[in-house]
Amino acid sequence: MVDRSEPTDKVLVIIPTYNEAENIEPIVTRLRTSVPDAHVLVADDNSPDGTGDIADRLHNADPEHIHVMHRKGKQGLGAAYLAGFHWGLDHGYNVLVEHDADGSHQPEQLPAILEALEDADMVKGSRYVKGGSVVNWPASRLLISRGGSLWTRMCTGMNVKDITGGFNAFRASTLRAIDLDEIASAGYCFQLDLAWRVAKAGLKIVEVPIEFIERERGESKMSKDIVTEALIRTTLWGAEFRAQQAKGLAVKGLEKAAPVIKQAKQKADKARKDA
Ligand SMILES: Nc1nc2c(ncn2[C@@H]2O[C@H](COP(=O)(O)OP(=O)(O)O[C@H]3O[C@H](CO)[C@@H](O)[C@H](O)[C@@H]3O)[C@@H](O)[C@H]2O)c(=O)[nH]1
Repeated sequence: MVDRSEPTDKVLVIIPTYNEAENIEPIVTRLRTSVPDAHVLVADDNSPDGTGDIADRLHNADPEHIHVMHRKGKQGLGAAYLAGFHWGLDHGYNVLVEHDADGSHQPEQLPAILEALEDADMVKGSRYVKGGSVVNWPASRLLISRGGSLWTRMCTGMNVKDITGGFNAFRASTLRAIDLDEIASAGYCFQLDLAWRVAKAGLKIVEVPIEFIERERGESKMSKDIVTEALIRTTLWGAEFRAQQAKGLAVKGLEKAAPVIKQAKQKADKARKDA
């Protein structure tokens, strides 16, 4: 179980990057201003546009707060976050945050997310709760995102409005309570996978409203493969969830029937003896 009395003073913000040369410096600067005590880890997949070199320069200017992980090549957002989580857990951080590089997530909203984590095991920055919003997304993208959240909610029974969202904070103990090494989701499905595992472990997820602003520079890495992966995995989780539900109902039914069966057996034994 997660111990919520554990301190939450060592915060690591992980930023996965692939071709974010125009975005990485402004976002790291804003993060450092918004939460000055937090450390930042840039997990770069050997971006051809030189994002990794810019991150190195930021690290050299502030080696205490800014760290860089250079990975071999593009292996997906999920793999970058997993490597970042392991690094953070190994280095003694007690809060780990997921944050996009492209300016969609507002670092100024991180303090509210961290505050909510005081009474939660995972906090999701949410576009789809009261007070949350999406700015400048085309209707088609909004439909995929909202539809994906709705579909996942229907499949898994999870009570989370913005399941696909990528601005999330976890206690270190939450990440230790779920088996990170079992996660195979590579694309944005990683976000659904994490929330699904945290919910399955019976841990508390709280949503905090955020404003999500479509990037102004660079390109989204959204693709058909990402959507397909999410559809396949959520459908499989749905089957697992239904099987668990059916098992739970069967166990409840048996528990209810047990005294009746016992009584009937006792009556039958008595009748046999009397006869
Ligand atoms: N290291 C690494 N980083 C990656 C990779 N693919 C994407 N990223 C990084 O992951 C972040 C998000 O990627 P985008 O491509 O900008 O995502 P988006 O379209 O704005 O995604 C939105 O939807 C996703 C799915 O719902 C969300 O997960 C995400 O937070 C955001 O809300 C960016 O910092 C991007 O550089 C990869 O293969 N490797």
